[in-house]
Amino acid sequence: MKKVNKICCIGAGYVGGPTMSVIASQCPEITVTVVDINQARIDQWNDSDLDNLPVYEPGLKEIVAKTRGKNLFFSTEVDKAIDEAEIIFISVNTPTKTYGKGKGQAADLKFVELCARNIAKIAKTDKIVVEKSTLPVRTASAIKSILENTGNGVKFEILSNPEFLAEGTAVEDLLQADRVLIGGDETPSGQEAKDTLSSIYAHWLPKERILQTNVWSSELSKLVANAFLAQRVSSINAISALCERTDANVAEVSRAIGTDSRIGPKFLNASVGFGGSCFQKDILNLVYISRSFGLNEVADYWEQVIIMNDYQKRRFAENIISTLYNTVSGKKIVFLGWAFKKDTNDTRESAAINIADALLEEKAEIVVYDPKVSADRIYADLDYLETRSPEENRKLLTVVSNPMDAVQDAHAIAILTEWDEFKNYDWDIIFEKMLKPAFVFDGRRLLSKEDMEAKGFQYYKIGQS
Ligand SMILES: NC(=O)c1ccc[n+]([C@@H]2O[C@H](COP(=O)([O-])OP(=O)(O)OC[C@H]3O[C@@H](n4cnc5c(N)ncnc54)[C@H](O)[C@@H]3O)[C@@H](O)[C@H]2O)c1
Ligand SMILES: O=c1ccn([C@@H]2O[C@H](COP(=O)(O)OP(=O)(O)O[C@H]3O[C@H](CO)[C@@H](O)[C@H](O)[C@H]3O)[C@@H](O)[C@H]2O)c(=O)[nH]1
Repeated sequence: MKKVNKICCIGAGYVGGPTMSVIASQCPEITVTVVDINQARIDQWNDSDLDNLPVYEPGLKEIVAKTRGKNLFFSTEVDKAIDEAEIIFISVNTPTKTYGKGKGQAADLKFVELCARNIAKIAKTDKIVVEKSTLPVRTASAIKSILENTGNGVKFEILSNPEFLAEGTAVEDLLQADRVLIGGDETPSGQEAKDTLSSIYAHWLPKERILQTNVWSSELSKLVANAFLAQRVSSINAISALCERTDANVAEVSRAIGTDSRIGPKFLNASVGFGGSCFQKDILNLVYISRSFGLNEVADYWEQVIIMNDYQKRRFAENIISTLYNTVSGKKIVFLGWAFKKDTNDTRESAAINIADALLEEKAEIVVYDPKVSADRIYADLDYLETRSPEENRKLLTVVSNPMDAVQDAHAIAILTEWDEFKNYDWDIIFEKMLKPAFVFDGRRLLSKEDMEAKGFQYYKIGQS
């Protein structure tokens, strides 16, 4: 096992930033440098006002405050950081391909490959290269081939160390990880590299939570973990539709099945549909890989998780339209929440985007309030769909910073993110301000049906008739 003095992480995003901040805080003897080609993002990480960090995560700014400038650095000097580090984490984005072979399903590995080529060019001493990004199984061999063909005599060990943190709880997930997974070659030098990386996590995690596997198992396990989690959400969402047609209540069904210790209670909250940058992308990737091996039944099985999620989002939007007397044209609908879950400013694949798009197609007037998401982000999300012109998006949808102003004369409210503050609003005042009948469509099951109906609302809660 080698002694580690310097670590570099390429990619200062939702994973690179929090992960390296936690490593720096737990390993004061190691210098951690996080690099990115995006100057604006690095400037935000270095901003003296910690409320301007590019990633919002509970507990993150406190950790950055303690470590930044001591053993944690954010920089755009990618080559220098690669040169100096003994361990290099690759934590760049791996989005779904939007072009060419595998378009719409396969992972786009161009950013990862660029990193590998850059490391090959710069490195003058032996390095451990760690795949932190989520990558399709067998990517390590591609990285290895790029690195080993440089001819400069440098020895590289490639490890897969996928990240399991969830946004909104990233710091806690990193500090109390259920497990850390490290995959590497089953050779003496591969074992040494795995032990070296394990020794970093062992600063704060018990040894039994640090799992070592071969590199392919590690890469595949990341995709499979997300597929299983998303499958649970789609499963309970499928049942939520059934509950709405019967007198069953999806929360009672979740509790009833979740108390079976073989099933367990987590990830059984019915919702407007899962979002986030990972679930859909990683399942599509699994589907693509399965199909590329001719395993069509396997591919179809996992694809159904996404089909069900799309159905859930569509169902929610269609219910708003049909409940509002089959027309939302010119009607003011307030969105509470735009982020894909609470406690994050991330909106990637958020259900709110598709639901807004469907309602805008029907000429609704949408007013959005989210405590952490900027107007620029919301418009960028909508413009990206290219359903209508950016001008029209700005004409039909407005973003406000005070939810109480938004609800004045509103026809309906749709709750799309489970922010805690929504529970504490004075819903009596909201009722007074709205047009009657005052409709609330709760896509997060945040409020009590009895209370809301007692206040006079026409209240629809996902998974409850
Ligand atoms: N977001 C999550 O919660 C999460 C959790 C686990 C795993 N992952 C995986 O981790 C990876 C990163 O995800 P993220 O959410 O942090 O992405 P992100 O888009 O927030 O950050 C990626 C960063 O990499 C930078 N980058 C791209 N190419 C670069 C290059 N050649 N050199 C330097 N910087 C470069 C980008 O500028 C960007 O800032 C993905 O593979 C994702 O699937 C994400
Ligand atoms: O019972 C549930 C649980 C989650 N969700 C939704 O599912 C999505 C994903 O939630 P969550 O998994 O908590 O957040 P992510 O940050 O997307 O984290 C997932 O994706 C990461 C990226 O790969 C992994 O590292 C994490 O382990 C994995 O939980 C969100 O829209 C949630 O609202 C539900 O609707 N019901």
